[in-house]
Amino acid sequence: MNERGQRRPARPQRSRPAPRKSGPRRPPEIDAARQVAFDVLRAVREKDAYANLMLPQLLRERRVTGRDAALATELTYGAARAQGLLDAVIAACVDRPLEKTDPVVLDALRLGAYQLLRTRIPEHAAVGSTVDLVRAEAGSWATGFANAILRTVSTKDEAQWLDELAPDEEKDSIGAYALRTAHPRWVARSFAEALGDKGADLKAALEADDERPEVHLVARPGEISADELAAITGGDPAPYSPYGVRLPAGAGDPADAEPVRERLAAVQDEGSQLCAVAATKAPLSGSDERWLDLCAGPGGKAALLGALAKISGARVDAVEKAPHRARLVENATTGLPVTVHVGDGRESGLEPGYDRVLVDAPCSGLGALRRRPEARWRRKPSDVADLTKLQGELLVAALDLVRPGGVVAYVVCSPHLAETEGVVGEIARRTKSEVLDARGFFPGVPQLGEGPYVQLWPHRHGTDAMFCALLRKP
Ligand SMILES: C[S@@+](CC[C@H](N)C(=O)[O-])C[C@H]1O[C@@H](n2cnc3c(N)ncnc32)[C@H](O)[C@@H]1O
Repeated sequence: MNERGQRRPARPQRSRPAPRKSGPRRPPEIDAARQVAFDVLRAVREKDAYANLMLPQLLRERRVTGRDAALATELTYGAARAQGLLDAVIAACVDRPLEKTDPVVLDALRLGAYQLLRTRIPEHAAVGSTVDLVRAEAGSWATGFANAILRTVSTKDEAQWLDELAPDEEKDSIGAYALRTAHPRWVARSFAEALGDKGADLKAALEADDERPEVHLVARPGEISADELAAITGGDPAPYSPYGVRLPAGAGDPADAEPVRERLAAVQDEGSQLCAVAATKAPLSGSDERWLDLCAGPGGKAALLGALAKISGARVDAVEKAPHRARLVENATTGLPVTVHVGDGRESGLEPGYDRVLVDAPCSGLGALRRRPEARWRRKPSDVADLTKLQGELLVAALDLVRPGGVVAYVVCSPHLAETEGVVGEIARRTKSEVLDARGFFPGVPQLGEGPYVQLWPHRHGTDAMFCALLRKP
């Protein structure tokens, strides 16, 4: 019995019985939307697939469209994003550790629990369709177990489960907000450290991070204005970026918008636009013609830098280590004064003396978790240590390549202090570089704190949580 006096369903045996040899067996009919959602969740777990790449591909291949496609999207992204919360609820309904549950059954249970807790799908449909999935994917041996778990899940709504399972907000606000917004505790803690707050600000940050992001477009400077792009796409000019447009929710696939197809515009978070623009704005004395993007793939910032360089008469070198991503940079910068180099930014072999260098370093991506539903559960705290070493080495290489008096912009899409202030503080000290107050190069952007660094946030700025530091070489 559990603490609520309900009998907990027994765990299903992991060794599956041999399939029946005789008798007709009618396969359960699984609707296309749930089958797609299940297949994506399984591939995410088994093959490290990216849900946001695999889902559109499966929908296309299986010709799932309209309301079915919308349901598949809601279930896939919703269940992937809420995995930790769903697991906590499922674990409270099973009498053994969750790790001992057959992973295929667990994938289906997450999908079922998501429907019960976070959608208006009727209980009988959520439970029945999940049990059918379990029968088809794992075997009849697990259907009784799945049915019993989901019946127990359905005895409470999400708020009641959270009241039961979440830590007391007074005693452990990080744990409480982490569970309530379906974030791993270590991620919530890293947000709290960056915000310097464990209360209302942290709660707002995590809540905003759990919402589906708006789509932002960048209007290519010199080709189309943000106002024109907004008028064509039905979006609004972005509040801070002079080139940004924010599209309304449900505006359809932005890749289909005519200006995007004609390469006058591209999809790019407003925070990324602001950081790329800031890299071009810090004042220089002397020449301002040679720019470098040291980590360029897939080329979003390189394209914006290239368009601005074309206007000002500068040229951009763009370095990318992964050949397939370097090809994406080539593609994104066609027609712009950008030369792409495949290589390691730490030993690029390029001639030093750049006026400006952008280091948009590989990072944990904790600032863009909204965009990749499963990412928050895939990332591990140990990833950060490996990344900070690489980030520091790339920043040192950038400072070697920039001329005295030139500017290096260090950007990461993460608010984790080790990847942001930790890397910059140490390298600036070691190289005796001047840390500029970056806030002055984000005009009109509110709530930038005390500087000298800029940390953007979804709950404050509606952007990804991008970090930007500007260093001047002595
Ligand atoms: C955050 S992404 C850059 C995003 C890009 N600036 C944009 O706006 O589209 C980091 C990139 O650095 C690349 N990278 C990783 N290690 C690298 C290295 N040692 N030298 C150069 N590029 C590297 C990754 O392949 C990845 O494409």
